[in-house]
Amino acid sequence: MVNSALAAAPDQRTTPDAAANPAVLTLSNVEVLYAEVILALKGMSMQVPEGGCVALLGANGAGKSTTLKAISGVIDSEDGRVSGGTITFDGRPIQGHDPATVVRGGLVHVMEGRRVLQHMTVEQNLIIGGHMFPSAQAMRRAMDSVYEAIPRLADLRKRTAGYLSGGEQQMLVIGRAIMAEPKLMLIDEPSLGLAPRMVEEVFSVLRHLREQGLSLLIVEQNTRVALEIADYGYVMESGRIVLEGQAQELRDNEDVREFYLGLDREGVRKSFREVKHYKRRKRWLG
Ligand SMILES: Nc1ncnc2c1ncn2[C@@H]1O[C@H](COP(=O)(O)OP(=O)(O)OP(=O)(O)O)[C@@H](O)[C@H]1O
Repeated sequence: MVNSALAAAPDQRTTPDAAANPAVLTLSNVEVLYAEVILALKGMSMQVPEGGCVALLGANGAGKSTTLKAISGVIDSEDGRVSGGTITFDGRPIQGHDPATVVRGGLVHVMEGRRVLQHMTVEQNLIIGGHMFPSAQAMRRAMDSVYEAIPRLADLRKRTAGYLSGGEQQMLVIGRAIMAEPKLMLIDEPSLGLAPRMVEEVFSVLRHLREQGLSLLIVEQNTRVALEIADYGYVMESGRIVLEGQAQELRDNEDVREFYLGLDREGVRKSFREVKHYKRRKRWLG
């Protein structure tokens, strides 16, 4: 069982909350090559249980975004490819599939950077997300359920997307993604550059979607908020998982607290300089 301990070595790892739901997403020994020379993922294995929320953490350049891109298939457009291992979503292998097929299968990827269509209204942005619906009524129903899940978007529906605040744009890209009625959402750095109040609001939207049954894989630099919403977390370093465990265990883990949360043993926030010094030591990464 995972609950028992944080795993230190790949062969000792277990699945997140194995006693609960089966995995909706499984990565087994996945390798990714960029430009046929840069090995960015070096045997990446992880799972997201159905209806679960998993956080993928790690320093800059660890390979978190690459992992999401490999899963959704957009890696191809960045001169990268999955060169080894398997990615299984909803019981089927999806590695090498094109992004549109993956979305149709029920997996959406909200990329870093809030790519809204700047000159279009909120509603037009949502319509783009719902282009696959067979009828206008079906699309209208999906849009209404987006407005129900994210009421702020309903208030902003006629506004031009480019003039929305960062948090509102983040909610819009989440709304556009759920127009596809996904089973699993991959989301990259939803808190990036947002004021703390907006971060809370965006995460409460994600929490609500989760309660509605959406499975989530969240990449975050903001480890504190990520481990508050997630049940399980993985920590990456240099293209591999180096630590994993229940979110509560990771929150309580001294190394994670110091390395990522910048807190000392008494829970007092350390200075950035001290944390940087600690990062250099990297004692738990051996
Ligand atoms: N298109 C690309 N071509 C070549 N190398 C890339 C490409 N994208 C990423 N890399 C490299 O792959 C490695 C992993 O990068 P990735 O962006 O996945 O890390 P990350 O953990 O998401 O970091 P960040 O938080 O900075 O986005 C890095 O060494 C990076 O330089």
